[in-house]
Amino acid sequence: MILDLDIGNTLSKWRLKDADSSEIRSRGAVWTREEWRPGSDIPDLDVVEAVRISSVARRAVLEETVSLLRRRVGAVHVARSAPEALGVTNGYEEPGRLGVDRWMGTLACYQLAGGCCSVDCGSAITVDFVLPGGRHLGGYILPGLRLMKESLKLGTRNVAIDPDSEAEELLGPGTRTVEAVNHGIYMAAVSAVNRIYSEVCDREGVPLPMLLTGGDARVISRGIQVPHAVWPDMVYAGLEACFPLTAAERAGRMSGAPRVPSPVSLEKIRAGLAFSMLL
Ligand SMILES: Nc1ncnc2c1ncn2[C@@H]1O[C@H](COP(=O)(O)OP(=O)(O)O)[C@@H](O)[C@H]1O
Ligand SMILES: CC(C)(COP(=O)(O)O)[C@@H](O)C(=O)NCCC(=O)O
Ligand SMILES: [K+]
Repeated sequence: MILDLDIGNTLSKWRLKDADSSEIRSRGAVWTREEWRPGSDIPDLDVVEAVRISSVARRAVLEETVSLLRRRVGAVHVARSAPEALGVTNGYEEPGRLGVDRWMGTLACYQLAGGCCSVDCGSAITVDFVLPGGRHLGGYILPGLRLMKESLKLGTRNVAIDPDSEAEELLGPGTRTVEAVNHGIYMAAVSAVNRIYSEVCDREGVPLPMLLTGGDARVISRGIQVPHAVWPDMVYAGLEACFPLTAAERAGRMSGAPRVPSPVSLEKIRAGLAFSMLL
């Protein structure tokens, strides 16, 4: 079995993948602050022959996790942001400082779709762009839904936005505090993503397919106006592409990859942008 780990600021996600069949056998998540307890929080390491890790947690958390795993597992691969990988050149002035989850997600999107806009809706919402040809432009970081909610300190912290609620419902004025906060932060997040996408496509003169991942991807997706797809395993797919271990991975197939959404025309994107500026 292969153990894949995606350690974020809120949740540490894991999944077990069969090295022979490439099937995902099980998956789960634990709060990042907690200590790892193999066998209860995460699967028993006895069945694991290789581990792949993407981590944006504090360095100490990563070091501890890696040293625990190295004692038990033959191969431990830790992803790092690099100046160039898989045909993509990192747009950061200091490439190593780009969050490795962003780098993994962006590499996976580029493998799948060529030029792309990759959006990760987790503790932070990050929006990254790669042009056809592989130039990563850099991106945007804004607080995630939960962080925005916490920053208001209005006692709404534990009320998550229902991922099944309709966008129209979430975009209207709230008539209770919890609702006003939920609708306010939802509006902030989706307007930002919609606007960022249009601005960058306009500047670069190219419409790009958009892919979304992260704990809040489903709910954010409802408020995104342009064609896009949700890819829950996008960060894991970056690990597969960087450290291919199974036959399917070596052949370039990434688990759970959605159909690539065809973007609308540049003219339509520009018309939308012009319209929002007139208002
Ligand atoms: N069951 C859940 N538990 C915790 N957070 C959740 C849950 N469902 C949705 N979320 C949202 O997902 C976010 C965490 O998403 P995730 O992509 O795992 O973030 P990170 O990678 O930063 O840890 C939280 O900030 C919260 O808004
Ligand atoms: C921006 C992030 C905090 C997002 O983390 P997440 O929400 O996935 O936990 C993470 O990618 C990070 O720590 N990045 C380093 C700074 C940067 O990317 O510029
Ligand atoms: K994120």
